Amino acid sequence: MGFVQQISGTMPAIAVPLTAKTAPELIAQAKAVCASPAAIAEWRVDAWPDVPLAVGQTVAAALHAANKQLLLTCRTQAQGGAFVGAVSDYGALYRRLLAISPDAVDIEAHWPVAARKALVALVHEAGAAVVASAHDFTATPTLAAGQQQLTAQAAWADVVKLATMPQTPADTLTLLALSAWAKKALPCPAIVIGMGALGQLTRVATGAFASALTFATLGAASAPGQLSVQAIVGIQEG
Ligand SMILES: O=C1C[C@@](O)(C(=O)O)C[C@@H](O)[C@@H]1O
Repeated sequence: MGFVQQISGTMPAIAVPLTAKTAPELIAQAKAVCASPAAIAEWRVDAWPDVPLAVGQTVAAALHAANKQLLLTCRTQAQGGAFVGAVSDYGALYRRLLAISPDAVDIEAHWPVAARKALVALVHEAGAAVVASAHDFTATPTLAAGQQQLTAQAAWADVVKLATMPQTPADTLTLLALSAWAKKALPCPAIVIGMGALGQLTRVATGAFASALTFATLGAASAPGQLSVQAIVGIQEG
């Protein structure tokens, strides 16, 4: 099953972040995903950008042998991650790691169009899906602005993602409304996430308000407000 199909079910697919900075820890995190009900591992390569390729290959092989999907994400500092560098460095990291055959690659939407297009082409040539992502730690757009933003991202990606840090309950309701709109209006799956305690409703929402994917932990979290895989499964299974 391809990545897009994997996250197109009625329930949000569960993705667990891999955040380790050493080979034994990283491989242990991957194995924990293999033994869990999560369908996807999101490898946050910004945590360890000079990871040896052989380690990446071991991680990918373990996940694929267990029928889990691998989403590769290099999150920049401005978007809540650890990566500092030019778009050429960001692209070089992905170019190197495409050799491990990820199922999907996260590309931040803010990059200049030409650089972004080149990266999208590279990811598609490697047979992986593109997740267009955007994060805002201070503000949540209005519903109309969020719709515009996701529509623009959907024009160049296979999956769209918006994560914001709600400052008020109304912000969380806007994200839920955006998620419900995206399900009906967009041609591709949409991941819509509220970070922090106020956003947790978006991580557990099912049915009409469900995000295509929800990030949950087996230990280390990669963003504020993430719940455990066990908690999400409990809610999804009722
Ligand atoms: O984009 C996201 C969403 C996220 O920030 C969250 O809030 O769960 C976690 C990140 O690892 C991931 O890349």
